Amino acid sequence: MAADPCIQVEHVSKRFGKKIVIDDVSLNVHAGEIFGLLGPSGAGKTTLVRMIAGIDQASEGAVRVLGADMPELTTMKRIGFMAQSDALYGELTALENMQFFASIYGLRGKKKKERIDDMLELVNLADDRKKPVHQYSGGMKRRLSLAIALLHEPEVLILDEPTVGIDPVLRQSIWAELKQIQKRGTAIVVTTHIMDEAEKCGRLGMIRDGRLLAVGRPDELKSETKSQTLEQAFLHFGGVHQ
Ligand SMILES: Nc1ncnc2c1ncn2[C@@H]1O[C@H](COP(=O)(O)OP(=O)(O)OP(=O)(O)O)[C@@H](O)[C@H]1O
Repeated sequence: MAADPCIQVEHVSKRFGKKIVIDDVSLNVHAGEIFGLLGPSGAGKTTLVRMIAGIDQASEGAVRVLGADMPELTTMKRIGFMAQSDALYGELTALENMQFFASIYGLRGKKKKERIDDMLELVNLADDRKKPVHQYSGGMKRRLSLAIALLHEPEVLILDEPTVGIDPVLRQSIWAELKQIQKRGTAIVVTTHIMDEAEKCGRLGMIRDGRLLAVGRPDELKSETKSQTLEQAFLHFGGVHQ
């Protein structure tokens, strides 16, 4: 029998006032899977991943992560979350930011130093680690946020548009690392509106106006709609027939 999914979203809706932002969404993500949430701006991707990360609560339905009903504090520590807006301390250097978050995650001593060094290397910030973060560019802040989300080797990794403002070369190396992390059995959710990135995901959820239009492997979604590209498939599922 297959193991339980790491992430279970069951009939989840989210309302802000009278506005329904997520409308009856259900999906599962398994260990060792990269699940992409693809959709235009305002589709509800951030709202959905914030509920999975336990930062927001669903108005209806259930979100379960690693067997726990979210939000749940102990489970949140097993999740790496990279938000769209960077939660960094501008006055501190990159290294000090890393040290701060590493301590919160419970990393100590040699392990802490090793993880910080490795992650700074991964995101190509080792040479800038002593610069205060307020002097960083937008792309550098994104890279630092990613390094922080990966610090404690979380079992579930949630990345909200991780490669915005990151150049194509580094984007490739970040995707290569995500594939490595996936191989270790981590469940990864990544939001994007970049079709090229969506192609790299094992499965995709296409989301628009808070509704999940379709879920499947990129090749399945294309063949099901007789589309050459994911963009065409998306339009098809969204009811636009060319
Ligand atoms: N706290 C809030 N209060 C009211 N409305 C909100 C709140 N957060 C999000 N929304 C609304 O929910 C909708 C979905 O927003 P969300 O940020 O989840 O979309 P998104 O797909 O992540 O978009 P983007 O790619 O631009 O980040 C938008 O219409 C947004 O205005």
